[in-house]
Amino acid sequence: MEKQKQKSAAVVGGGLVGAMNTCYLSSRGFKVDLYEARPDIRTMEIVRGRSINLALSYRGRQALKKVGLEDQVVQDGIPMYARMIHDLNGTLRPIPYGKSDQYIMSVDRRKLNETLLTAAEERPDVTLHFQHKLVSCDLEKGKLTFKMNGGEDVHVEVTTDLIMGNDGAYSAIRKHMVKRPRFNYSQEYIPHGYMELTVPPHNGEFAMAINYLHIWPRNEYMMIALPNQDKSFTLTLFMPFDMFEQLKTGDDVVKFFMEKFPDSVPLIGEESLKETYFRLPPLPLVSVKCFPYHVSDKAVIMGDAAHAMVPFYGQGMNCGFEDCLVFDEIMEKLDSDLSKVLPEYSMYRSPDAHAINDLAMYNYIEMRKSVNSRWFLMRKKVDAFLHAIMPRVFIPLYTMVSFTRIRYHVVINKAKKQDVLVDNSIQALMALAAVGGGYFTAVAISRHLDSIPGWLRDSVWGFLRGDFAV
Ligand SMILES: Cc1cc2nc3c(=O)[nH]c(=O)nc-3n(C[C@H](O)[C@H](O)[C@H](O)COP(=O)(O)OP(=O)(O)OC[C@H]3O[C@@H](n4cnc5c(N)ncnc54)[C@H](O)[C@@H]3O)c2cc1C
Ligand SMILES: COc1ccc2c(c1)CN(c1nc(C(=O)N(C)c3cc(Cl)c(F)cc3C(=O)O)c(Cl)s1)C2
Repeated sequence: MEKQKQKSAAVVGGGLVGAMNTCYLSSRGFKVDLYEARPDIRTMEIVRGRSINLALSYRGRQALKKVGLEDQVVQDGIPMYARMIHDLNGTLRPIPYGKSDQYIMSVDRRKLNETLLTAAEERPDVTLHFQHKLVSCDLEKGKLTFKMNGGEDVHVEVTTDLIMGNDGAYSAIRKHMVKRPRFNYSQEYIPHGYMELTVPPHNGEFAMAINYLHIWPRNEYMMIALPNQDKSFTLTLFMPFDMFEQLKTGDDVVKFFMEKFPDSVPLIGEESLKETYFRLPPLPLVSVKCFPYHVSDKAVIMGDAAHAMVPFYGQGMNCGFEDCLVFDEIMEKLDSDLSKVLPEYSMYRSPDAHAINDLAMYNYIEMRKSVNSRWFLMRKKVDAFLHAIMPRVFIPLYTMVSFTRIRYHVVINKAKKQDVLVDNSIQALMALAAVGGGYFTAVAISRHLDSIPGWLRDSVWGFLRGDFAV
């Protein structure tokens, strides 16, 4: 049988998903050219104090595993076994993600991107082109035009069998898709922006508990912190833009933090807080949904280009990495026939991408509306209790999202059914307790309570007593 001519692929965007897809497409026998608008980040000097990290969970790890990179990425990361909730009064409350083998990883974004780019570059028939910015394309013909970003006014025209659009939330490839008939598109900027701050090491050591995702939930705004390999923490402050704008002087900022996040001020340092706060403006958060993700057998978009989402589930990168894995699984199933693979990918992946996008937005609204420390604590404890007493019937939503590959849209359907069960269970328990069945309820629960940790047992009693006046 004649040997099939080697297919070519042009990956547009050398971020996390583009570099990952380059590894996958090379493994499928493609000749791959990756085009990235920015210079090669591996040659750029490290910009101090801008260590940005991300939470890597199961879906992303499975995608890394299939291209042989999971172990390398995980060894560079820091495990987070629990959240650490910072109350306004400075009380710290840990809430485990699950059993000791259920943890998420804090990974350095730049190091992860570098690892993926180097892995891609080492693969056969892969060429990386930096400072190539896509400026126009003819998707039907597989034609791309890049402007060299080095300053000279030089354009490069490329023709390829497969255009892989991984150029992020403001994708140029998607912009060309949107012009086509029957292409559905929506985007939403939320009123909140985000700003990164740093907690440096104190006396050469981590200044907070290491293996935790630290959270300061304050309803209308919140802050989270993830640990870095260099023993610092990167804090991300989420707040409405008009609140950011109200803080006009260094003293305003320190006063605000002393009122709302008092324990963080000595950790960040007052001078550093003032300096960092005014160094860069808060950045916007956008949610993008579209369908389909492909054009005939010629072009497909993945990652933020296809489904940018607000970060309130820590799933954007994990979802983008899972896109690569799902696409490869469909390539395997349909023998790399792009005329079948691309439409199948759009049909199969869109309900899941839309589901996690909606879930992240829902969690943003929930956390902004009613999540302070007590609420956050109560909800996670009820989840843990119900999972403990009926592990196969009740799986917490965040567990299905971050610790399984249950399809995102199936997660939402299961969670809706479970919420009904949770509401009914709580009402039944309250009714039993209310009609004097407290004794029998107590006996029934105490039999189960032995199987759950002390802190949870106390809180269940507290919950049943109605302690949670949230
Ligand atoms: C505050 C915040 C916190 C987050 N936390 C998490 C988290 O904890 N866990 C998680 O999983 N996700 C998280 N995310 C989401 C995650 O950052 C994104 O989902 C992920 O970076 C998407 O990767 P990507 O490769 O699709 O896009 P990008 O990382 O944006 O990469 C796109 C690349 O394309 C290039 N490009 C753009 N336009 C062109 C062009 N015209 N020509 C050539 N190249 C181009 C860009 O230079 C860039 O390198 C967070 C996001 C934010 C904003
Ligand atoms: C680098 O910037 C960022 C920004 C936001 C996030 C991350 C990294 C990582 N994030 C994760 N979220 C979950 C989760 O499922 N939920 C419901 C949570 C949602 C919020 Cl907003 C939160 F603060 C805690 C939890 C929690 O449960 O710990 C994980 Cl599990 S990891 C959010």
